[in-house]
Amino acid sequence: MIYMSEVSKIYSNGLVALADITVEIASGDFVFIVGPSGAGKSTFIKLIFREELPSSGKIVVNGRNVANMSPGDVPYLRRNLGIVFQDFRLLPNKTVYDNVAFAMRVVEAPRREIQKRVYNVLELVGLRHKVRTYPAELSGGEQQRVAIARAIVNNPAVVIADEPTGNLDPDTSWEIMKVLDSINKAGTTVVMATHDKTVVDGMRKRVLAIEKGRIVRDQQKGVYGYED
Ligand SMILES: Nc1ncnc2c1ncn2[C@@H]1O[C@H](COP(=O)(O)OP(=O)(O)OP(=O)(O)O)[C@@H](O)[C@H]1O
Repeated sequence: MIYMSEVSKIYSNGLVALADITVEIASGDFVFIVGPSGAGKSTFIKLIFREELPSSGKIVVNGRNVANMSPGDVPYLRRNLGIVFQDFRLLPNKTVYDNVAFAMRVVEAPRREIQKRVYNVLELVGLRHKVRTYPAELSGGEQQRVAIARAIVNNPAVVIADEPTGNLDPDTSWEIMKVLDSINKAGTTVVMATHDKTVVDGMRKRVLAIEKGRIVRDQQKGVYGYED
């Protein structure tokens, strides 16, 4: 599903963000990426959706080598990835329905299919009743659930999330984790970078710990392992 072999990322200022990463994430896995601030977690996530290119090494996502993919192929890669960010990134001038439908319109799905699927995913995240609402009228947790609905509307094989609970209180974070867990139980691979000790310790999923750009721990049913 996701395979990295001897991957390094050196930013243009010479900073080594990741060094010699080799890891495999299987289809259906749920993986937390943890580690101190600046360890390389976001860089790891960005390499998967080709927001950043590796300086060396091979990255295979859904059977395709991301490192040498032509720019024209990037949209195809991203169609099979659902991406969720800490700050939700919803379109403020569009309703909940349109925010989610937008991701299907760009892949030119038929209108009727869009309607059916948008209602389905909004049902899944418990927000079907909010279809006509605008993002500013929603709580943070609700906005993040819309962002998750948008991420999964095209039925991606993998959902990657960078600190999705970072702006949310503990109860709301749990709501988000329940949604991600149910998506994972339905077969989607989930890769989530997080600082949220309570979430990681409560979920007991695979944990990859990154420190100074290297994987220092790969633990099944793992724990957060840091004190913050
Ligand atoms: N575009 C960039 N140019 C130069 N250096 C960068 C860039 N992006 C990140 N870095 C550096 O690379 C290192 C890893 O950053 P990254 O954002 O991956 O860490 P992180 O583990 O996600 O941190 P945090 O938990 O604070 O979000 C850091 O030292 C950071 O300053």
